[in-house]
Amino acid sequence: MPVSVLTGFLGSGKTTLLQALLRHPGMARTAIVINEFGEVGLDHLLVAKASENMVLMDSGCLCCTIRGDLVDTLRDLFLKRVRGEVPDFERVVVETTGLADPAPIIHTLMTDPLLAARFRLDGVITTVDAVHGSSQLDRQPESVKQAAVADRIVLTKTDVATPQATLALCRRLGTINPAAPIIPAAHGEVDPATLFDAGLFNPETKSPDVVRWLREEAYREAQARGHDGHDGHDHGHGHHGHDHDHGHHHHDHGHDHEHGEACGPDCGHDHHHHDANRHDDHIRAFCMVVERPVPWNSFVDFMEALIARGGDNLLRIKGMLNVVETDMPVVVHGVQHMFHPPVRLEEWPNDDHRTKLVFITRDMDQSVIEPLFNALVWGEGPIPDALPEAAPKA
Ligand SMILES: Nc1nc2c(ncn2[C@@H]2O[C@H](COP(=O)(O)OP(=O)(O)OP(=O)(O)O)[C@@H](O)[C@H]2O)c(=O)[nH]1
Repeated sequence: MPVSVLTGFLGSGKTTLLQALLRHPGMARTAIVINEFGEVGLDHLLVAKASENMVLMDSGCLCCTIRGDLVDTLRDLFLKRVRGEVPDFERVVVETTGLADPAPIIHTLMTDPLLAARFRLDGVITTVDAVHGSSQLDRQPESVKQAAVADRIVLTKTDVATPQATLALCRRLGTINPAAPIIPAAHGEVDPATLFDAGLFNPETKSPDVVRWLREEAYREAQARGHDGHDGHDHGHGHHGHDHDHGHHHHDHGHDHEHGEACGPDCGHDHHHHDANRHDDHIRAFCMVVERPVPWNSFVDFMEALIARGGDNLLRIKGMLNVVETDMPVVVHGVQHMFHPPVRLEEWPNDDHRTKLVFITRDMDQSVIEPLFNALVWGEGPIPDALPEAAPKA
């Protein structure tokens, strides 16, 4: 059963989004887990009455109490469904508190044996406030992390933000997380279909759709923009022009915006001198392509070494591998130091059988990860003891 994690900074519109979502017929068979008493009208919830603890976890910050609570809550929910005590549901959304680091929640979903047998992480949905998002990204490292690990970014309060601010924020988010579609939503109005089924499996066919999921071209485009000296804040095309799944994003319109009032400190243009400590200047998103088939055990050595050296600075990794041991592609993905078990697919999605790995990191450049890969996978060069941290982007 797919589980989506809904995260986003305090007041960024998670509850509003949930309330609007729950009015959609498409959400009828969705269970919601909330970790605090919020404003969601519980009457709308199909699966629970307010008294049933299965949807409300009011024991404090989800991030701190998560492991036991989330495991118990989801297990109870599942058992009640099996016993027919709650309406049948086919999807779960877990809302986190605004200050929570989403990583422990995602780890729990990925690694708890009880949960892993019944639930799979479909994706991380992050709300970003179009009005306050820029200043939150400036000041709150958690908000950068929430955007960086997202599979879908919902841009809230677009009804009250200026188009210029919205555009600038979209550019910034496109640099932090090139692959996540940015879905504008005023008052939470968004088609649920654009948010869910972000995982590896195509909802229609149930077969893996690794190209849609990996979106490595988005990373490549972001890198190309960075190399152009635009640092990802392009003046033309947004972060992609061919998003296959959803959404046409505000930032896909190529126009130079007028300077002056339209061009604030967040606009990302090169002529502004950013504070070197801006949190998102520490975020890197890139794609590594490997031509030769990779021995699986060496790849595991590389990942272990990377996790040991990179630690919290690895935010999100996804990959499709061509491994020596099988002709079929192997898919891996992880959030920080936790990895889903690898999945072997039945076929390649296209003729390109090269290994592709996409990374979102903090202060770790491709130029430091590649030597580690080359040393451990190909035995080329020394194994670095530590990975030097990159300087923030200028
Ligand atoms: N104008 C406008 N207001 C919004 C929108 N989304 C949320 N708000 C308002 O912003 C405030 C915070 O929204 P919530 O949905 O409570 O945000 P939250 O992320 O659940 O907040 P926490 O649970 O405190 O983290 C509320 O007053 C909402 O009415 C929107 O798209 N447009």
